[in-house]
Amino acid sequence: MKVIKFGGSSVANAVNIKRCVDIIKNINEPVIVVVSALSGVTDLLQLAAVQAAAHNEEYINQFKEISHRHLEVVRALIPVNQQAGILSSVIRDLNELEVLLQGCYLLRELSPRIKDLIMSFGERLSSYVIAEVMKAQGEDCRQGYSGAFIKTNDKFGKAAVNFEVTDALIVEYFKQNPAAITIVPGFIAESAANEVTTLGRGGSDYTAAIIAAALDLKELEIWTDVSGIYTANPRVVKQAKIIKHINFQEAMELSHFGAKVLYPSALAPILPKGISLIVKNTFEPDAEGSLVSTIGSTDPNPVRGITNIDNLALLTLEGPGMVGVAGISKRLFEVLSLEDINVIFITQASSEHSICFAIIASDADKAERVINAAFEFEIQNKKVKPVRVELGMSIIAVVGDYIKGHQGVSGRMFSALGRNNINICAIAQGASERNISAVILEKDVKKALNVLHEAFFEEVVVQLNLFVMGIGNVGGKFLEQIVKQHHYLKEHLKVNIRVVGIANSKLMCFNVDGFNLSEVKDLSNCGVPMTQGGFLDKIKELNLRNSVFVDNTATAEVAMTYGEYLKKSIAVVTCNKIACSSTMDYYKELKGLSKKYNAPFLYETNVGAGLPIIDTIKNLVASGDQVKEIQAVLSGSLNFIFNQYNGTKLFADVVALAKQEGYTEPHPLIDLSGVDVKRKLMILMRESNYWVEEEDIEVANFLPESCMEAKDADTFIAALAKEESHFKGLYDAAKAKGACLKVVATLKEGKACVGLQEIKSDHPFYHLEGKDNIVLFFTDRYKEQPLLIKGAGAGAEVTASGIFADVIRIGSKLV
Ligand SMILES: NC(=O)C1=CN([C@@H]2O[C@H](COP(=O)(O)OP(=O)(O)OC[C@H]3O[C@@H](n4cnc5c(N)ncnc54)[C@H](OP(=O)(O)O)[C@@H]3O)[C@@H](O)[C@H]2O)C=CC1
Ligand SMILES: N[C@@H](CC=O)C(=O)O
Repeated sequence: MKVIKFGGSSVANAVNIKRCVDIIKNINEPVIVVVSALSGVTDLLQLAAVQAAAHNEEYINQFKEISHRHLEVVRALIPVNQQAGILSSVIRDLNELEVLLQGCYLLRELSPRIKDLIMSFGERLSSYVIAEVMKAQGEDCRQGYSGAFIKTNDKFGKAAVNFEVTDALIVEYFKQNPAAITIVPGFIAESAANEVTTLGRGGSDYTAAIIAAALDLKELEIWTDVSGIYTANPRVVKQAKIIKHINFQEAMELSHFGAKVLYPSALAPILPKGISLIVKNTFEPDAEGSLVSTIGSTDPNPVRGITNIDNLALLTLEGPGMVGVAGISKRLFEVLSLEDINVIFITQASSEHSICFAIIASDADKAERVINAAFEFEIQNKKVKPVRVELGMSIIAVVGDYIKGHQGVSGRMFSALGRNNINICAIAQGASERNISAVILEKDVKKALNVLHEAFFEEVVVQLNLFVMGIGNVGGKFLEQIVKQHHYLKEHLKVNIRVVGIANSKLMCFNVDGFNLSEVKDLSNCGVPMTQGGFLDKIKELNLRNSVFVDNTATAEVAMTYGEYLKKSIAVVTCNKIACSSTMDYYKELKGLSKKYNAPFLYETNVGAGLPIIDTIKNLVASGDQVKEIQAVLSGSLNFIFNQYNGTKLFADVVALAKQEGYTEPHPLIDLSGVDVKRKLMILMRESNYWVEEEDIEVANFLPESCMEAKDADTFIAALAKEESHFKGLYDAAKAKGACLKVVATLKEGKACVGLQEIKSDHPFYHLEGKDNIVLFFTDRYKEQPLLIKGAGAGAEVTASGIFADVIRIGSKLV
């Protein structure tokens, strides 16, 4: 013998009922099938009853809808020649329902007793119709009536079962009425006086559990519209997976905390009997489903699932008059209980100064009123403050039997939430330690569930959500490298990079599922007009975990927005040097925000493109070393230009070539005026703990005055062409001394300067080729022989790889 139950969605219409019929026909043993009402019918009945009692004729529309739904199923599933009798039975029941509703309408009244009777029609009709469909297909099927064997008290609306009587009646009923298939309405029972009662929310699960327990069966199957109990709500967490095996306590916690697959009370009858529960999907009958048993899973992960309850209010009662005073909580919770307000979550500070609890938001006004009335005396005497009500709250909870005795679960939970800027308003962990719950803002729930799911179930692959601003020379290469390395990173570093936002100076595009980067070269297909505020607002609105803002522009406008990202715990990676070389205050502020909001701020490419220069200083400084002196060639483009220029072609043409190769700034004046090198030297000094502003660095300009005002790259190059003799003169003078030209950045004895120097052949910089950079650090530890870093210091490819390395650094820290 087997008991199975189909929920409302499984029997929603003719197509779905046919699936159920096929499932039932495949069972090779006697089966009791408990059915819910057709999906939505219980709500329609409730609405019709309430409208009728309010003398609102609208109830007739609900009635018509209910009638139509059932008659339609009969017409679709019963052969025409057998329909007449069945239709007239259904119509007889519907007439009875109509009379009841008319009665409510005329009397303007709806007693709990009549309401139960009205509500029972959903399951009464569905069980009748399904039984007739089975019979019409030649099955040995009968319709059972649960009111005949489930006996309750007369608390209409949520009646309590009399198990002593019920258990015996069930055994007797099925002995006396054997059939291969018995279709039983869920949710309905009867009082001792044989009046219809109902079993409350989840009543059909409960009916099935009561029958399975009374018959001492081994297992109970619940068929629904999902393939089992998920590790988190799959509509919110795309990576959620089916929990194959879970124990009852865990399932109870998960279902109490919002996993809508099961109702906790439904599990109660089968629990003491050790009956297993299998959750199956009507729409994917071959899927394994979830097994809920007393033993539970042997999975070493202490967390079994993550769940949430929304639409809550958090109330806080606090004040000095609560400390050490017995009876405050009794008075508080008594007044709530008298008003039938369910308290979902409680936490009290050990100082006893405050009690904080969560209730359904719709009860908040009532709760506020009654609590303030109950503590009126204390409030007037300033011993207690009026209760504080915060709306828009949710509870998230991690659940698992082995959380108890497993160190680090709450640490992992709260650090994952904190890292993603999710504010925790209250925390509770029951003594059972099976559940750690936190109250958060409802707007953060989606992010929180995903973050926690990643932390507990997808540790192996961390997802980074990138928002990339600037897709020019460097930004374009960066996107190409992501495409190329995506698979490798996922496989080997367990980091999944998704680009969710892309912008240039004119347009911005977003795709919450991540762009197919090979298709987004041209933003005009997907973009909306770009504004800095709009870009930031969209990122905030998406509120995705592990968000990273990547700046590949060269503008101050973008550099000045970093603080807003960091404040939202969004990491910032930038190759734009303007932020770190602006005022010392801004530089410090960004560092402070990064620390405060736990949001990485990385800019390795600000000096030496892809060379590990900034990271090296950070390590020197962190290990207690001190940078005393710096000698460096920090401009890739200038090194390239002075290496290439030999007086045979125009200096302006060589600069144009450097630009074309992607070595210069978008406006090469920034390189040739020494500004770029000054910025880099400032950044090196700041990283070495020097307090330095722009005016502290002396720049010896080698450009003629006529080139300094050029507004863009083209006019600048044209201006250079007119000054060829100036550059030829510089070159010839150096050559005459057996020297070459290099723009050198120096820090010595606290004095910093940048300038064009004639470098002799015995100097380590003399042979610096192509677009290379070189940095010599003289430190306390590297006194005579400096620490030397050398290599390509400009170019889109190497710069993009440096940005990529910063992004990976963020991902690797999260893995
Ligand atoms: N080249 C190199 O070797 C190195 C470069 N860098 C840095 O890389 C950065 C980028 O250089 P590069 O790629 O050559 O520059 P590009 O001019 O080629 O690209 C700049 C990108 O930024 C976009 N952009 C400009 N202004 C804005 C704005 N206000 N808002 C949004 N997007 C904007 C541009 O859009 P649009 O096309 O619409 O104008 C373009 O997509 C610079 O800061 C540079 O210092 C750092 C190290 C080495
Ligand atoms: N324009 C820069 C590029 C790197 O920062 C340079 O020439 O070094």
